[in-house]
Amino acid sequence: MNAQDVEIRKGLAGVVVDTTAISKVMEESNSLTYRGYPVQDLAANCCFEEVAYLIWHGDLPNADQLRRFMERERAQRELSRSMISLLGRLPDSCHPMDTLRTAISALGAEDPSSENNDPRANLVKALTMMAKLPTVVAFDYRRRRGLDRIPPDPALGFAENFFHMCFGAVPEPETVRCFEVSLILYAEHSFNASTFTARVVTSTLSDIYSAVTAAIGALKGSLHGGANEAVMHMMLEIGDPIRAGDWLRDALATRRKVMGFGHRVYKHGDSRVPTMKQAFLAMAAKKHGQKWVEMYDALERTMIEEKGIHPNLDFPTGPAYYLMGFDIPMFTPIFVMSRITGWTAHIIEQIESNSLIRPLSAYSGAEQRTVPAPASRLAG
Ligand SMILES: CC(=O)SCCNC(=O)CCNC(=O)[C@H](O)C(C)(C)COP(=O)(O)OP(=O)(O)OC[C@H]1O[C@@H](n2cnc3c(N)ncnc32)[C@H](O)[C@@H]1OP(=O)(O)O
Ligand SMILES: O=C([O-])CC(=O)C(=O)O
Repeated sequence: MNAQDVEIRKGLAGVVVDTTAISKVMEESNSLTYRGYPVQDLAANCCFEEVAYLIWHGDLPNADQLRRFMERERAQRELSRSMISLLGRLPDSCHPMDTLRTAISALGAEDPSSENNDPRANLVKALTMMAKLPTVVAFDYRRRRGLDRIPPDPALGFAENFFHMCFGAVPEPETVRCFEVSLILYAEHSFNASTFTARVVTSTLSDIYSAVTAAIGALKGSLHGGANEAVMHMMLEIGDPIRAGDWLRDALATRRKVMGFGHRVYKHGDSRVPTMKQAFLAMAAKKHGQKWVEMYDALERTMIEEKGIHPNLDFPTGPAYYLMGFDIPMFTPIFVMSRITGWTAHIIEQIESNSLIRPLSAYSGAEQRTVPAPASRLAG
């Protein structure tokens, strides 16, 4: 098949490749549901653990189901000694996303049932990964700062425990709430690039750890999850909200990509941004973060005026995580702590109705030709 004979949909834009029952992204109404529930309602009424349960099991848990789910999550948080030793030997120059990628790969190597793709076995592994990822991120953060590891506290919920393991303290409720809202909003988003990567790996009948390892690699890039870090680097480069409008116009004039804006599916605003912005504003008011709020508003206003392009979820999470006190290279790893739920739900869904994912390509290279004889090919 030659390039001139077919319509190419670069980046698979607009191509529907399969069905999913996990989430529905509705571009026409700027809305998003997980298993039928509007994401803003989940963010207002649930903790992250309830949303993880929903994504995996299809329904919100009752009190007993939630209690047992939380007990299992809390019991799985600790890392093996060999894992701590392995991660502790990684060079400081590697990005924390490399640490996570290595950790999940090593977790797969440690698990004798890694090849068992039964849905119940994979749900156990998914919960294990969800429980251990924050421990890895916090350990990596403290190690890079020369600080001792703080073990997980089984008395604390998922969000609070992460702050405890990073900073040795749990902050005020607005901050924990803002963090929890970000986890709920990041959890799942249909066939985004990293989830699709996980489904491609799964479609070959590979194992869940291999699929998640690959998904981490896909999320790391700045056109996808890496944008939340890039947003904060951009805001620090701008420095002062007064400069934001001119900075943005200059960036557009030189065709620079403005991080945290635009989306492959949403062309009139990301369904999750209003909820995240509200949580960011509530926390910023407590943390004297007015400068970042003003810069946020100036960039948003100018980008809509100049290009009609709206912020995506990585735009409010960047300054929100910064105000929470996290180092910038931890922002995308935090995204992983949440998206592990969506990825693994898709891996299980893919296995249940599998077909090898293998699209076609149209050839655009040299015309067919004859291999020259060695004497003429290698002469001179
Ligand atoms: C959680 C997430 O992963 S959300 C996405 C996070 N990524 C980012 O924030 C990175 C910045 N954004 C982008 O690069 C893009 O908007 C993407 C990759 C997210 C979506 O890209 P696409 O759907 O391929 O949109 P596409 O690149 O075709 O954009 C259409 C037009 O808008 C422009 N555009 C889109 N986003 C931006 C942006 N952030 N800054 C400047 N221009 C932009 C494009 O340059 C293009 O202009 P042109 O027609 O003059 O060439
Ligand atoms: O859907 C996408 O392409 C990217 C995104 O917003 C996400 O993964 O949350």
